[in-house]
Amino acid sequence: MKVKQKTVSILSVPFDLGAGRKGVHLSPNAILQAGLEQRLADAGVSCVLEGEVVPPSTGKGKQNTADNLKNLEEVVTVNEKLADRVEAVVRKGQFPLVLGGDHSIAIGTLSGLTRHYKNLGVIWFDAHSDLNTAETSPSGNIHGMSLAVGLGMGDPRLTKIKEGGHPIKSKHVVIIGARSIDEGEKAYINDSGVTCFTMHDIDQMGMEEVIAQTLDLLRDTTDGIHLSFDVDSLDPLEAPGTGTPVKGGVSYREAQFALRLLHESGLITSAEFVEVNPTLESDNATAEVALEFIASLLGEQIL
Ligand SMILES: NC(=[NH2+])NCCC[C@H](N)C(=O)O
Ligand SMILES: [Mn+2]
Ligand SMILES: [Mn+2]
Repeated sequence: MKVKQKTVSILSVPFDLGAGRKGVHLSPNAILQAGLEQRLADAGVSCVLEGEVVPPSTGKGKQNTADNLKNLEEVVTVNEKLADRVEAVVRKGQFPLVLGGDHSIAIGTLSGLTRHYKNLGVIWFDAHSDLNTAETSPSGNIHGMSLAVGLGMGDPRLTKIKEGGHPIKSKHVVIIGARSIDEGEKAYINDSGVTCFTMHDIDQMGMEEVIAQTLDLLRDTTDGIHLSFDVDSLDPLEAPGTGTPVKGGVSYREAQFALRLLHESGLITSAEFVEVNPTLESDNATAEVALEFIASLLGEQIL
């Protein structure tokens, strides 16, 4: 089935202060330089480069750890800007494709989206669940808290970015690929209604069934579905350039399959690809993998 596609608006967010390791800010350029525009053009996808959401430079490396929220001010500033940019793209009727950056930027993406969508569905590919708050976080790194903020939990300085947007309901959130979940996150998942397909579930059910059940959950109850793709969902053997790798992840083929199925569903209305860190590898391999997946999600065909 060929669905008439919207124009894809690419927003770069070269931000790394939500993560514990430096370098993930180089990712948007690494993905663009790997040939993203040409690849999409070849696949018949029209896209526009929206440029960068420029992060504040102050505090770089300062790591203010007050309240177990490292670099809070910078995270708030970049996400406020990103939320406005994403909102503007959606209002133009275009498909926002956000290139992170560390995963804290999902706070801004989700905020912008929920100003438009009344019942946003979220598919969160990740080795982690990013459901910590300052109280439960073992690290104070805000990239481990972004899904919690999206669900309205956590420090008010973060959750206020979502004010004015429609709340995301926990039953509309599906995590796929998780294998490193902190104690506080486990407790939340177990009584919140968030769906979490762990690596064990993927082993048992197969990716096709995982995606089928995900779409069944979201198809009739949401008015838009955002894909938030953390490359650490992948097995580090195939995507080593990421700051918090966890072994035993989603294989390249499983992820390709998932993204093609998501494309075929015609239900995905926005996406972000985060946590590629080009400084942790010598050959840009992980940025290239991200590029492959973006192309598949947006409709590139083998034949
Ligand atoms: N987006 C990510 N890579 N998050 C990693 C989070 C790791 C850990 N759970 C923490 O909160 O510190
Ligand atoms: Mn993540
Ligand atoms: Mn992760």
